[in-house]
Amino acid sequence: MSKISIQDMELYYGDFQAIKGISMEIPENKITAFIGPSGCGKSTVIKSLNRMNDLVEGCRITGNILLDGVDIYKEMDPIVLRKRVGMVFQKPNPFPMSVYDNIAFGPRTHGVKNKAQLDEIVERSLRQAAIWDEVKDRLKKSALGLSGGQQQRLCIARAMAVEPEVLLMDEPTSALDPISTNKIEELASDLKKDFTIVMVTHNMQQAARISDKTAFFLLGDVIEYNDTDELFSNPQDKRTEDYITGRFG
Ligand SMILES: Nc1ncnc2c1ncn2[C@@H]1O[C@H](COP(=O)(O)OP(=O)(O)OP(=O)(O)O)[C@@H](O)[C@H]1O
Repeated sequence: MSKISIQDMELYYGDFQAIKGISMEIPENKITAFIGPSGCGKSTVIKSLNRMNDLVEGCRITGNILLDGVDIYKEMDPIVLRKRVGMVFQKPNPFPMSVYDNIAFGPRTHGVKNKAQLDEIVERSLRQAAIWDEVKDRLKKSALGLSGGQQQRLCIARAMAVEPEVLLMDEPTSALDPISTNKIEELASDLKKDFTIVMVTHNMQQAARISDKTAFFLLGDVIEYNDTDELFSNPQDKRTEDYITGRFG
């Protein structure tokens, strides 16, 4: 069964229809990439998967989005949903507090108070995000002192600390240098054994390198959604072909 099922989803910002009736099955323990030119709706859809759009005034969604078969808009509390579906943003956004407190923040919010238990969660999450060795001697120092690439891995660790099932990444490497980008890509490939990952990327090579499935968005529609190898080697739609060969975008 799919981890996430998007069924005939339309989304409006006021009168403007940003998403025009898309359907997509997102498989478990795989990386699914959203590609397409600027403004075509990739971020809008990824944000809908943990109801971040609830915060946008005038935003209205029709259709269904299911997580493990349960409708996330009609049958699930958003707090529960966001624990199960974590998110990492384009710009690393650590909280202005220590490395330790950044990671412990989510678990504390969900009621974990025991110090030993928090210590364990902090270490596990930082190890999972492949940043433990770099920060283990500075856990009590401000997270703002880390490099951009380290901050992004910290944010991934923070997302994982509440043990989500799905990790949403909205252009997670667009603000990073190539070496940090490479680390995040390796990390994502490694994490998919434990998590379902959905990633928006402007970088087609990145989608081709690390994703299992790719959806090509254009003007609020999904034009083509297929296994990544197939989509890049044998696009079925002329518009996909034009985009991946760099003819527009
Ligand atoms: N809060 C909002 N209110 C009104 N319109 C919005 C809002 N957010 C996005 N839009 C519009 O919805 C459309 C889709 O935007 P979205 O950010 O999802 O695209 P995108 O493919 O992620 O683009 P980019 O790659 O530039 O981030 C755009 O036309 C955008 O202007």
